[in-house]
Amino acid sequence: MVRAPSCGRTELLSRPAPRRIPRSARSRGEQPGPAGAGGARPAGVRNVTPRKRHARSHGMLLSMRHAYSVDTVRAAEAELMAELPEGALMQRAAAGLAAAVAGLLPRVSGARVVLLVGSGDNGGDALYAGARLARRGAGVSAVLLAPDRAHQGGLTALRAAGGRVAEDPFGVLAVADVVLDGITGIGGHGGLRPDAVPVARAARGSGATVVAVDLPSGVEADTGEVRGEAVRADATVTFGTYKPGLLVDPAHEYAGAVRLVDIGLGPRLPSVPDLEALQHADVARLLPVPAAESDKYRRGVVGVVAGSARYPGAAVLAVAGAVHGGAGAVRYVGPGADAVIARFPEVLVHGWPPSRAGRVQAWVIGPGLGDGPGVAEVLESDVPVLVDADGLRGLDPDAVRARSAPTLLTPHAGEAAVLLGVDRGEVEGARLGSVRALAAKYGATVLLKGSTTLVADADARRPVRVNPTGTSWLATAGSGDVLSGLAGSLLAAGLEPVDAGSVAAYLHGLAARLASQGAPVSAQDVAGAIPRAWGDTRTP
Ligand SMILES: NC(=O)C1=CN([C@@H]2O[C@H](COP(=O)(O)OP(=O)(O)OC[C@H]3O[C@@H](n4cnc5c(N)ncnc54)[C@H](O)[C@@H]3O)[C@@H](O)[C@H]2O)[C@@H](O)CC1
Ligand SMILES: Nc1ncnc2c1ncn2[C@@H]1O[C@H](COP(=O)(O)OP(=O)(O)O)[C@@H](O)[C@H]1O
Ligand SMILES: [K+]
Repeated sequence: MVRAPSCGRTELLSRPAPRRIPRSARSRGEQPGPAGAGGARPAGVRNVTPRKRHARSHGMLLSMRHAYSVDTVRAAEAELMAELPEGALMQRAAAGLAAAVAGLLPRVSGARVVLLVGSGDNGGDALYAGARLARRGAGVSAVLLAPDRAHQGGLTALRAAGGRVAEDPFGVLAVADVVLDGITGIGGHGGLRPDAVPVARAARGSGATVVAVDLPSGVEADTGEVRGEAVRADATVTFGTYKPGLLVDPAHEYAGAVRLVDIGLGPRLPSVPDLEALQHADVARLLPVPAAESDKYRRGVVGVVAGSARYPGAAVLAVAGAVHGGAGAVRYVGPGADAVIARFPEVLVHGWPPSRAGRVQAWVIGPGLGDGPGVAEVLESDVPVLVDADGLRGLDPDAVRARSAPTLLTPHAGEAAVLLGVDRGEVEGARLGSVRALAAKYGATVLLKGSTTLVADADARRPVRVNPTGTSWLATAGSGDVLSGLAGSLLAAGLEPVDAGSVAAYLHGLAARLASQGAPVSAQDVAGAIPRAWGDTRTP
């Protein structure tokens, strides 16, 4: 899979790019309507129209996207800087930043640009970019949060280009077209400091397009946590590589559309990233395709143990995901057999217990199971097992660790919190740490569902996968059941748990987008759109 990030390409993940819009054309606080790639403010949902345009606009036709931790980035930067003239790297960053900002403006000349400048090199980037914009005729003002420690070279360059230091920060922010947030980058920790909060709020409230330099100031680069106030950006221009916080909520939500600027770091970065996001091409490579001599058994059989008298629908939805997931056949065991057969006559239904249902290549257990039995028995099998929902209740780490075949756990934040013995908020605030902790505790692959779905391999040395296709329209009852059936089917077809989980999450999110077209969707709609999502990834 390709490692080097592409040069200067807009990498959207799930956010629309900020719209090019002159401030004068906007009323204060107005949310720009759909245009081009989308509205200026971060939005969880966008219209999905023709297939290829959708894929391209999400950068999905490219290959795997990688993120590296701050320590790794700093080591790579140090190596590179040692071979370059002093300041060359910052100039590359500033040039990319200025070009990206210019691309957002209808005209650079006459545009009102405000720089929020902190005490580190992040502020230096903003100042040098400001100097470049000033040379092209923009009116550039710098708001210095720590005047004594502002980057001296950057400040000199800005002044030489005709830019100035703002005497009335709130005055210049009120009329700005674009604000560059250069308060903190990878050196920032712990949310914005109190003196930075009023200007960050004024920038957000001003109606200007807010462009974060490298990262939205106040977010944790390595984890995606937001431990206090942070800048809410419309776009982030990041340098050299993605940082985990740009891809993981809640920080991801603060970043807006993310653009990667190549500063030559690619060859200095290790081959194994901290985080990776599948793209269309990766998913297409991983999807199981029947060979000419395949039969239904060779393609894999998935067994689904789901549903209860109280939740019969969960059985139908898990099976709906499974029949579209690439296995050659689906066996169902549980009290929902009649409902399953009525909806899916192709499914093989069996009486209790699961061990008498015939051979399967993977089990899915848990959706809508209530207090129903089966988890312990299924865990004793020698094939991969996916445990979801009610199956996760009281799940014994030793029983999972003792298994001879892989296990994939698919909790949402609430279930993960119970398994870890922490509050749900803690999991939602620190998703990356939580998914890694669960994988370590159970010695299993863990797919943590939610606003950013993450998949951590049982082997902690492997990168965590972050799903780029998610949409908040998926927050609908039963969509998780569809996901578990889909992932189980991919397991049965022979994918490794981390691939089965991340490919399932990718198709599931894409199916929701295709089905939704910006309107609410049901879990059944999502299941019905899986074949279209599958086909979408395989079409060049
Ligand atoms: N190292 C390099 O070669 C390059 C660095 N670049 C830029 O340099 C940045 C990193 O620069 P630095 O290491 O100087 O660090 P930053 O500029 O990101 O931040 C560190 C400064 O911010 C202050 N600070 C920390 N937390 C804060 C908070 N919560 N609120 C307010 N202030 C806070 C610290 O006291 C320190 O002075 C990158 O993010 C990138 O923008 C780029 O120019 C590319 C090249
Ligand atoms: N805010 C959100 N943004 C994106 N995806 C979400 C969001 N909330 C939930 N989802 C997704 O929706 C699905 C819901 O699954 P789950 O919580 O198990 O619900 P259910 O039990 O009703 O099926 C998961 O795939 C999850 O990742
Ligand atoms: K910043």
